[in-house]
Amino acid sequence: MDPTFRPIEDGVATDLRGEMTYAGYLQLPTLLSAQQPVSDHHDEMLFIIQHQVTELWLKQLVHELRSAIALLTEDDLSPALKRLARVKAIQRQMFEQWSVLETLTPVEYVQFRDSLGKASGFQSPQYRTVEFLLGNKNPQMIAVFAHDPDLLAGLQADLEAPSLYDAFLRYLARHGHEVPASVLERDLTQPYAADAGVVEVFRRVYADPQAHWDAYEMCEELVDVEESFQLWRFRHLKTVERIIGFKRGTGGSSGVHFLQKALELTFFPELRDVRTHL
Ligand code: HEM
Ligand SMILES: N[C@@H](CC(=O)c1ccccc1NC=O)C(=O)O
Repeated sequence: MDPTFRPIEDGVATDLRGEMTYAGYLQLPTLLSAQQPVSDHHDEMLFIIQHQVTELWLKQLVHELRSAIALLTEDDLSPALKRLARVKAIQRQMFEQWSVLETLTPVEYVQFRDSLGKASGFQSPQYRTVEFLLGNKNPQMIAVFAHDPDLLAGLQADLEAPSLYDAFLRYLARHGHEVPASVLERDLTQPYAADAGVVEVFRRVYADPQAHWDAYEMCEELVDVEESFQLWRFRHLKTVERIIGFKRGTGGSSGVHFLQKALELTFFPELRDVRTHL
């Protein structure tokens, strides 16, 4: 075969009138017309694409996490684990993607930063949804959505609903583990508070994995998801630091210092604490 030419094959469909096509199925005209720079700076396109790719992956994360919560609620643990395996693979894409935006230098970014106004990733509804679904509940975080009643209502609903962690703790309670009632009946809109009784539940699971393989497997899956989430936060922080240093954020926060505090958060505190007791 000629190494510089591949002929089309006879069977290749070329008359696509009235047929489902690649561009039609994927709604490419819509997708590819959504990049509208507000400045005329060359590098703003990268900034937009990086955010949009992240938002697409966040959409898939929301889809998988909602499903994982529903499956756990129905005691269907194996498919829930499968969902989380996919969540982890997506998270890897998301945190490795930072290397692309890191090619944006501070000199380039300052040239269009002012055009962004008060816009900030802090106002990403899907990011906040993922945080709530994983269990980082904080009612203060929805204030920035007050301008959009539909968004606000959606986030309020996720704030009030059981997170993945709540769903897992309820699953454990239904399967004979002594999860304290105070944990099962907690106010779901408030930050989760670590509980010694839950540490003890996990201590027993980890003391005999064979006897509690379902719970053991889910625990380790959650630890993986948490670690991947922290890697995303950390790489965001380092990207921000190298691009804007210690400037305040467009969203009004102190910037890097504010992002640093998120690295101290944990979704599943007892899964961290149990390790000290093994
Ligand atoms: C030049 C690149 C970037 C810079 C300088 C930057 C800077 C910042 C800063 C300073 C904050 C704190 C809030 C504020 O006051 O604005 C923030 C928050 C945030 N950014 Fe970025 N960011 C960048 C890229 C991205 C990208 C690509 C995403 C992906 C969607 C993203 C998502 C977020 C999210 C979700 C938050 C909220 C984090 C939290 O609540 O802990 N950022 N960013
Ligand atoms: N907070 C960033 C601006 C920023 O990164 C941003 C602006 C508009 C839309 C998304 C953004 N991404 C993440 O915060 C800054 O302070 O420069």
